[in-house]
Amino acid sequence: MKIEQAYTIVTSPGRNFVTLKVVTDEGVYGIGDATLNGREMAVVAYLEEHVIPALIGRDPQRIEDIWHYLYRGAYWRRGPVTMSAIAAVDLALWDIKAKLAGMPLYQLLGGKSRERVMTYAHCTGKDIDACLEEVKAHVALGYRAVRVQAGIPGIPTIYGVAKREGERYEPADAELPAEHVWSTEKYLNHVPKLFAAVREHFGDDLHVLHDVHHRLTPIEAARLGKAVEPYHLFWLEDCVPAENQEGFRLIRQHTTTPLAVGEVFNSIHDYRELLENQWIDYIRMPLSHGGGITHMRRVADLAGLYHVRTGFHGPTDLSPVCLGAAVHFDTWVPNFGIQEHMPHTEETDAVFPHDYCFEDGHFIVGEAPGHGVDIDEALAKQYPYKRASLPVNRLEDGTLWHW
Ligand SMILES: O=C(O)C(=O)C[C@H](O)[C@H](O)CO
Ligand SMILES: [Mg+2]
Repeated sequence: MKIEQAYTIVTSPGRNFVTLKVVTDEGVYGIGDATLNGREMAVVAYLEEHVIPALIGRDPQRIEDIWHYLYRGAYWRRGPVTMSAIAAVDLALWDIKAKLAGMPLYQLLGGKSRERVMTYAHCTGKDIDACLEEVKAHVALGYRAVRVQAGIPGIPTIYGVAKREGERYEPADAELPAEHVWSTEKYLNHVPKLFAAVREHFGDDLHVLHDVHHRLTPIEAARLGKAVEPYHLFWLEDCVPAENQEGFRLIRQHTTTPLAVGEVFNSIHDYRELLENQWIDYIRMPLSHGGGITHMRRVADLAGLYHVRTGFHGPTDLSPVCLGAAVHFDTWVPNFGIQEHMPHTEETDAVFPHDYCFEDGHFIVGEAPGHGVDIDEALAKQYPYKRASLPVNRLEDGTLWHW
């Protein structure tokens, strides 16, 4: 069997997605998610110029060899563009292999470790009361876990909260980066009140998560972690920019609040120090940015040595292809923690028909051979690409900060 054709499909049903389709000379095909929010066309160029020409003629069953050909063979290793391109190939090849085996992907990985996959919902609001309304609505839908993000008095635009009430939240909302303003002090003084309100209204059993989104220094993150201990969060996510893995040592020394990190990571090397020192509790790197299934299952195994569990990134800027493969991985992986769930639009789900389903706060994996997600190429053509950039953040004095 040989790879006869491979090509990218760029479509924008409400937001930009990039899909790689790999077709074999026996007609079986697989698809992978190559979406990198705000950098979509960089991954397309990398795939079309440097990856696809080298794939043609190769045996698609040699997943491991192709992975290393694209990783070690690139010379310029790692990075979000390279690893997203490798991930897209890897997801497509695992899709093909499972189809050839006539089994759903989770079976090929090792079978079910659980019947269904617990998710967490995004509950956001312009203020605490609005956020509590969203928590109430999502608890009624059966969610056991909610990520809460609310507006901060004195800060005009905040991560995770739509600009206008009732609108879907999409951060890549302008052709060139929108400029947001940030105040750590206003945030640190206000956000503990959000968790106090959630616990007061919804009790102790609901899992409560929060995304700091890279904006604190280690000592500020330590202050926040200590301040929220009475509310026993499920996790504080991305509390500091994580290039400095050593920064987590200081946070860990001060607080028992669990820490999640890694949606901007793209390799096992980004995690090694954090895991070996047990400075974190959940790994967030998604299949589509972290080199695919071949790489992520090694990361999950390393994490498992240190009692660390998975908590895959899963906003709407990862396509249903990545989410579908993630539900198979989540169903199999022994050290599963939780799966982020930000529902795609109906338009998106129509472009990407899939067999995973959602009920009572959980995903249920499908039984179709492969990862169970396809792409309607004719429909995809109706949604042309339009450049969209993630925002930048500035402190109140104008300093360019972390978004
Ligand atoms: O879903 C999350 O936890 C995020 O932090 C979402 C990110 O802002 C988003 O994926 C950036 O494209
Ligand atoms: Mg996040």
